[in-house]
Amino acid sequence: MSKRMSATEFDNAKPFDQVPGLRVLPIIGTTWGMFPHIGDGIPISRMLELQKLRFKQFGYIWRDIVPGRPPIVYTARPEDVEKLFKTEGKHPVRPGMDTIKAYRAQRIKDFTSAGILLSSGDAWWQTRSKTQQTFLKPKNATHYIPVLNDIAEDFIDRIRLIRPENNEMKPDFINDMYRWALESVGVVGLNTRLGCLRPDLAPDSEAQKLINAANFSFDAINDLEHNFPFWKFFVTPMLQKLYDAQDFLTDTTIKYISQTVEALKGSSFDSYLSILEQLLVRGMEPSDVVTMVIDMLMAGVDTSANTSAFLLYYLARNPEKQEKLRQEILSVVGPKGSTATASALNSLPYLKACIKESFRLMPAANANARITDKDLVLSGYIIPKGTLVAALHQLMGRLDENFPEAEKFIPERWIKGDLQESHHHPYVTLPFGCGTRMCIGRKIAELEIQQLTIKMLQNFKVEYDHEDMSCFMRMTNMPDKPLLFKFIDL
Ligand code: HEM
Repeated sequence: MSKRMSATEFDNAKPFDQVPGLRVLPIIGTTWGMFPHIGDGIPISRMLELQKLRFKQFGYIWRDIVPGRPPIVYTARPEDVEKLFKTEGKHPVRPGMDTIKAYRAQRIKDFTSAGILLSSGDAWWQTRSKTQQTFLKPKNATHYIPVLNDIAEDFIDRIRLIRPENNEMKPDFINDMYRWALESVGVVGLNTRLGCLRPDLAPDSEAQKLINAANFSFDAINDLEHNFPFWKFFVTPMLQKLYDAQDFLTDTTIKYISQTVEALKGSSFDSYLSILEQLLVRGMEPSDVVTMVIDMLMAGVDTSANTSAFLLYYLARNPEKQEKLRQEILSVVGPKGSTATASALNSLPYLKACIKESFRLMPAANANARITDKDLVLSGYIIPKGTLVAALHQLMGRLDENFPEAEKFIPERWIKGDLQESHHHPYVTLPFGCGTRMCIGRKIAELEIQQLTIKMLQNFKVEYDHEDMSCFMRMTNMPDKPLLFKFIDL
């Protein structure tokens, strides 16, 4: 954009205080909007519902003012999102997870940096630049295909073991999805099979305690960061429990990384090195690798588990799409017991389309967010530097103007040349984020989800005969109903 054009753009733009939004009250700003009686009473966990309502009230752009925090601007206009990401600087800032920053700051001997997920500026780039090649190199991801296949097989065995006689899973099945996701990300980050899917997992086993620690952390971060931040003034009981859970994750991670460091001492490095080994031998301090691995556990469990749960839900609710996908899998990969190779995974366009379509409706991240490092004009308003801008992908993904019959699950939208192929704006759905801060684990995540879906459809007809499912936020979008899937043997 030329200087003259952008000057004209700013000259013609309306000031920030004219961005539509709720009335700003002293002390509570616009937070009253979520209160019962005086506001709409929709809690922040029901983010999509809240955004749909504000979209009706204010249109494509609106703002919130929360005292003590940067102003927040929400946009549902793809052109704004494109500008946000195309103009971002070298070190994009993503908000959130202040509780974990506080935890790491008080355990300073083990955390020499805040880590890739939480840090900003040069500190973030120091880690990102040393790790992204390792994570995103196709060969490094495909190395995990066989083990992720084994993990998916183990999950199928576990389902058969715990499945009640009527084939319908118990209401806590989501926890089994977390076990699968932790086992999968653990094999990459900790270089070990943790055993989360073992049938005889004792309550005091390391794997069970890890599952509990990860799960409790997500609940606690969500609770502490979405309510009044008493924890910033003193260590509340919830914060202390979060610190205890993080201590367990940290100590366990240190244990496995120390084992890998020891094993590497006798290695001649002539065989293939895993991602963890590559990080250790290519210039990262073991303490920084520990932080990186904990970030993988924090970023790679809820996301993969919930994404896969939503995908299974949509396939269960759309039996003809499920059958079409099964036929693709059976013809390319083969019947149950057959393993998908890297080349088979590249020949499954309908599987990829189903994953994209599920992401459109239920992305793990309801929005991608940045704290801006320069003044911008969005939807004709001047948005000052330092504003938190949230790009509302889930809302945009559900607007008919972006996707005809947007509430319907139509994977064909993502198939080139199909009559229903979608011609939407490229910034409407970005399930793994955008730009240099984009998800570093996306290749691993895609493999995990592909392997699990292949195994599920090779083995079972999946049904769901209950109320429609929607989502609520616990850091990421979660199913708001129990996963009462029926897994019927084929
Ligand atoms: C379905 C699964 C997943 C989804 C949908 C997902 C999505 C995301 C999104 C939206 C972001 C923010 C990107 C941005 O701000 O532009 C992100 C960041 C990140 N993700 Fe994922 N993720 C998934 C799985 C994973 C896995 C399995 C790992 C680890 C192996 C992982 C590691 C990370 C890390 C470390 C970051 C921070 C990157 C940075 O700030 O430089 N994610 N992810």
